[in-house]
Order: sequence, then C-alpha cells, then structure tokens
Amino acid sequence: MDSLLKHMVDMTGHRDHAMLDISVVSAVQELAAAAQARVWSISTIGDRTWVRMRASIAAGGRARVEDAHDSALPGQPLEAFPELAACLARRETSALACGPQSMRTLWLPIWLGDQAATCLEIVRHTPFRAATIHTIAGIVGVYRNFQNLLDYSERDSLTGLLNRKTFEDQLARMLQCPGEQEPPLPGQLERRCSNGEEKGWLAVVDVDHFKMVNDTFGHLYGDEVLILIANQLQASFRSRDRVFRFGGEEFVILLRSTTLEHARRIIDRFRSNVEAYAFPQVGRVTVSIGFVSISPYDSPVVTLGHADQALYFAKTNGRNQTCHYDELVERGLLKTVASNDTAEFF
Ligand SMILES: Nc1nc2c(ncn2[C@@H]2O[C@H](COP(=O)(O)OP(=O)(O)OP(=O)(O)O)[C@@H](O)[C@H]2O)c(=O)[nH]1
Repeated sequence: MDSLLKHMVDMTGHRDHAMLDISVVSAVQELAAAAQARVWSISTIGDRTWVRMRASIAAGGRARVEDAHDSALPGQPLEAFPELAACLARRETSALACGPQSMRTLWLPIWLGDQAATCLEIVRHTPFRAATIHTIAGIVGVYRNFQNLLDYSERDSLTGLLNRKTFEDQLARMLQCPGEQEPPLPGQLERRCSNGEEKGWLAVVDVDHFKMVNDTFGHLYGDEVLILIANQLQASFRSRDRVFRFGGEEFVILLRSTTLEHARRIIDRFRSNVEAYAFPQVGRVTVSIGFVSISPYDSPVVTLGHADQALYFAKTNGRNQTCHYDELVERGLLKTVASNDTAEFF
C-alpha cells in the first residue's frame, strides 16, 4: 500500500503532461510487476486513426519520454494493434491480449466522453491477477481525472490544443534556453543548451479566407475546419514540440531545437497536408505561415512580431505559403527598423 500511495502522490504532484505520463508508466509497471508499460496517443485524421508512443518503461529501466517522431506519418496505423482497435471500436475500457510464451498485454484506453486520446499498454510474461487489474484501474482513474484537470486549465475548449496562457510560459522557457525547452526528463540524456545550427523555432499559422468558410457554410462547418486543422497540427509535429490555438483561426507552433532546413521542411509539410486534405462539405482549405528562429536576445513580443510579419507577407503575396522572416529580411523584402526592432514592408 505504501508503494501505491507514493505513486499517487507522485502523479498528482505534476503540472506537466510529460511528467504525468512518466509517473503513470512508472506506477503501473511497478504495481503490475510488468515487463513493459507504455503510454500511447491516439489521433484520428480523416478516416484513419494513428497511435504514437509518448512514454515507456521496461522492467529494471527508467521511464522515458519518446520523441522519435520525424517521419511524415503521424504515428503507426491503429490496424497494427488489432486488439486495441477492437477495444476502441467496442468502446470498452480494457482489452487483454495473449501473445506467445504466455505473454499478456493489457490495453487500457482513457475515455473522455466518447473520445479516447490516450491509452496505456501493460505487458507481463505471466497472467494478470484480478487484484492487480483492480489496482491498475484505480491508478488509471486518478490519471484520467488529473489529465482532465491539466487539460481544463491549459487547453482550448474547441480544438483541444494548448491555449495562449500556456504559450507564454513555454515560449519564455524556450527563450531562456533555445536548445532545451525543459530540463531533461528521467531517461533522457542531458543535452547542451545550444547546439551549433540547431535552434528553436516559432511559427504562426493563419487559415486563408476563413471568413468566407463561415459565411458560405456556416459557423458549425467553420468550427469543424478548425478542429480538423488542429488534428493535422497535432499529428504533424513531434510530441515535445508545442502546438497552440492562439485565438480565432490563428495557431502557433513552437518547434524544438532543429536546423533551418528541417524546420522549413516540417512546417511546410504541414501546410501542404492541409492543402491536400478534403474538408467535409467545405472542400479545399489552405493556410499561410510565417516562422522565425527563437533568440534569447529577443523578447516574446518581438519574436512573435517577426513571425507575424512573415505571415503577413505570405498573406499579401498569394497565401498558401510558408515564409521565413530572416530570409525575407535578407532578400530585402522586409526591413527591420532599428529604433523599435519591428519590421516594415518596402
Ligand atoms: N467558426 C468559427 N469562426 C471563427 C472563430 N474564431 C474566429 N472566427 C472567424 O474567423 C474569421 C476571420 O476572418 P478574417 O480575420 O477576416 O480573415 P480571413 O477571412 O481568414 O482572411 P485572411 O486571413 O486574410 O486570409 C472571422 O469571420 C471570425 O468570425 C471560431 O472559433 N469559430
């Protein structure tokens, strides 16, 4: 019982989703004497559902946050996990699968209403005892309630993305140390603050002609477009990048340390995914994007202002494109004004 209480205290002591994930996998792994425990994100884009690992722990090891999402795919297709797929289709709260050599896998989707955006997976080499499953169900209940509380204060109610209040806190952390947004989590190698050409990046995304979507199809379809774009955003970036709804039809992305070439490629890949997507009833929707590197020497207002300038350039020069602030300045298309550190068009 001491161990259970210790885990409960640990789980409810965090104000951060990544640390909460670390706590819950550590708790269920130890309490179930599991060979492995993992937390997965579940996201649906169009008619396909994807799962992406967020945190994991193996027996005898340390819990770690997974951050290996560099592929063009938003995770692994749900079909690769047939027991989980069947469990979700039946809206069930658990599924037990038997593998070779009496290996057992317990899937525990975390339902919020009719949505399960998170799932726990616990693997044992011997059968689960009823008392163990009962204890784990209690842990999952606390985890779900606590996730709910964090979401309520941090997330936009329409899209589920992080809200502006959280943005300012995250940007301040990245500005303090652009190469390392947060202290290393358990199981991650400590990295240096700044790493050659790698920088943090801020991108501002604005839906093109969104007023026309509302005017033509109505606000409900407008809202659905925003939700689908939010899903695309969440699926397009790594789990430790941050995606926010900033207000109305404007979104902001904070990209963790990477090179200019890579930042441009992944930001523009998101833009072209939106362009290629057939929005129900509405059809084609495009977005314009401005982005800039995050410098510890610039204030949040200045950094955001530069990304906004690049976005405005994209808007006034054809829309449906990604523009890099520094490149526009270098090409003489934007001018920085030394006196107040903002930029103006020629
Ligand atoms: N459906 C819906 N519409 C919203 C929401 N928030 C803001 N809007 C609408 O978004 C529209 C934004 O329009 P504008 O700022 O004129 O921009 P735009 O039509 O996208 O034009 P450009 O940005 O220049 O391409 C307005 O009609 C707002 O009412 C929301 O939560 N849901």
